[in-house]
Amino acid sequence: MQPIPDVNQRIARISAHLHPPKYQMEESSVLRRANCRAKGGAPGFRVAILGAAGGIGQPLAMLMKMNPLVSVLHLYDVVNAPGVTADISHMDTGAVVRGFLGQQQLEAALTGMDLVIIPAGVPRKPGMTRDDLFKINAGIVKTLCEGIAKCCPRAIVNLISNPVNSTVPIAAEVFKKAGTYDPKRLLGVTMLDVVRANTFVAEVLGLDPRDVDVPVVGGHAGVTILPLLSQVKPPSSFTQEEINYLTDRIQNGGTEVVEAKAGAGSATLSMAYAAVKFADACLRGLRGDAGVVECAFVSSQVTELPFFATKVRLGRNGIDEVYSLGPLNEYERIGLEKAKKELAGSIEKGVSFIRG
Ligand SMILES: NC(=O)C1=CN([C@@H]2O[C@H](COP(=O)(O)OP(=O)(O)OC[C@H]3O[C@@H](n4cnc5c(N)ncnc54)[C@H](O)[C@@H]3O)[C@@H](O)[C@H]2O)C=CC1
Ligand SMILES: O=C([O-])CC(=O)C(=O)O
Repeated sequence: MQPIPDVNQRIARISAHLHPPKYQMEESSVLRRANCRAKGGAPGFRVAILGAAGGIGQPLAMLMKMNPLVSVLHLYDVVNAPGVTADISHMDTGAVVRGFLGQQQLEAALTGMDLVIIPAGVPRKPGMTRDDLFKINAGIVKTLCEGIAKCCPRAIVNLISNPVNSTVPIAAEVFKKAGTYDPKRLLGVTMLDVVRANTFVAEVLGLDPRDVDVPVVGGHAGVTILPLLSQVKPPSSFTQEEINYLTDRIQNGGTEVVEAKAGAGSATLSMAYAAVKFADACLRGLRGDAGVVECAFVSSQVTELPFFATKVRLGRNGIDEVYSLGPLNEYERIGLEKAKKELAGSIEKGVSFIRG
């Protein structure tokens, strides 16, 4: 039987809209309607991932698509964004997914966003420090933050790209230059250090890691990663041997993964997990939930340094409160001095990259 011509035309029209040419990712009116229906009117936040096609970006995009607090998910990268977007967009969860490829689409990717997560940049190979990534990643973070200042200056920024100890000061300087800097809205992601610390401490204590809470302060590289084992919850005591083992393993967790991957990159899956845990905390804060507390590398007056990682309370405007360090034992006080010395140089390096 011949199909009714009228219906055929409609199918052809819809099909052209639903299957746009490969790299044309603009939204057609049909897709827009479909997107609105997919949302079901559910309230939620608009989240962009910059570097969404990378080792961290892909699983991070997948996990954010599963987050019920997200209504719109923008995936931006300089390569492969269309493929990742097509793939993730077929997941039958609430968030509407849109892809953006290349710098000419950066502004569209950022406009209207509540939260921007940045895992863009090169990862380490064995034998490298995080600081060795500065040369390439500093410029990437600068460009992306200029876009944020222009298109979504009120967005919360979760900065993952290494070296975090320098990229956060870079972001702050870019925002200051643009006149949009709000220290409450810029957070360096150190959640993976906490995730690792919880895991390794739980192993030693014979507990479920979900029941363990280890504050990790300072920064995100080597000796700047300072686990406060004296403040572990539930309250626990450790032998000196256990303290040495745990501190060393937490400080070198990133290197452990870099070496195991043997040239194929650094932590991606555990990082995506940690990034989603942290982003979810930021979104719950934005929603107005009470008592949302996580560690992050932020603008701080806890020490004499302008940036430092401690526990922070997250709220409707980003950071509501930066917590002090609490009582430290002698071992931790020595660790703190070492951490501050290295951090000071890394922060200065980031600031001078922008100020010149
Ligand atoms: N804060 C933390 O705890 C952690 C940070 N990292 C850091 O995260 C970063 C990303 O790591 P991976 O995902 O493993 O690397 P990757 O190389 O797999 O992915 C990076 C992605 O960034 C994209 N990219 C490069 N330049 C860009 C630009 N100008 N704009 C947008 N996207 C751009 C690349 O195309 C790529 O898709 C690295 O700097 C790594 O050191 C990694 C693990 C933990
Ligand atoms: O070690 C790296 O280069 C990646 C990273 O920051 C981590 O895994 O903590």
